Amino acid sequence: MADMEFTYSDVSEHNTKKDLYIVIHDKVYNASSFIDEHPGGEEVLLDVGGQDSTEAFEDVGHSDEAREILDGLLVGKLKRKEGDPKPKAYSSTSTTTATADGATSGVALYAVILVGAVLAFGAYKYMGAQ
Ligand code: HEM
Repeated sequence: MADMEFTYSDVSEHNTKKDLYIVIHDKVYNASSFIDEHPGGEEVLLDVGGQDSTEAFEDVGHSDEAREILDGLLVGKLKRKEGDPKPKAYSSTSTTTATADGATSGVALYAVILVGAVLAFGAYKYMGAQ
């Protein structure tokens, strides 16, 4: 059953509480059996029913336990067709990019300070030799 492939329009037909498919990381999950137990409430799951909820799911920072539950709800994978909405950017990716940028400018700042120190030391030595 988990080998089944769904197109985006197949998934979008399952958007009611009793029949609720959601897409996370291009996999299709049937959340209807879990919706009443969801600690985050049924409203949020209904909101993303029949859609790609990767971003919403990752934004919450769900635990490993939540991911295990998710594995049990797997019904298949998403088959993307041309014109389908693109997978949404995962917040973790953008955070990583931001951190990388920060790290780069940090290193650049270090380099500037280091070069300055070397020059100052060189000038000091030069003056001492005179
Ligand atoms: C079928 C998919 C999902 C499963 C299996 C799931 C499972 C869980 C579990 C087990 C928790 C408890 C905390 C944890 O272990 O991380 C949780 C909390 C939560 N979930 Fe989900 N979740 C799903 C989808 C979503 C989506 C799509 C959203 C948002 C649109 C969402 C929003 C939340 C929120 C806000 C909490 C925090 C509740 C609180 O601590 O008060 N969940 N979820």
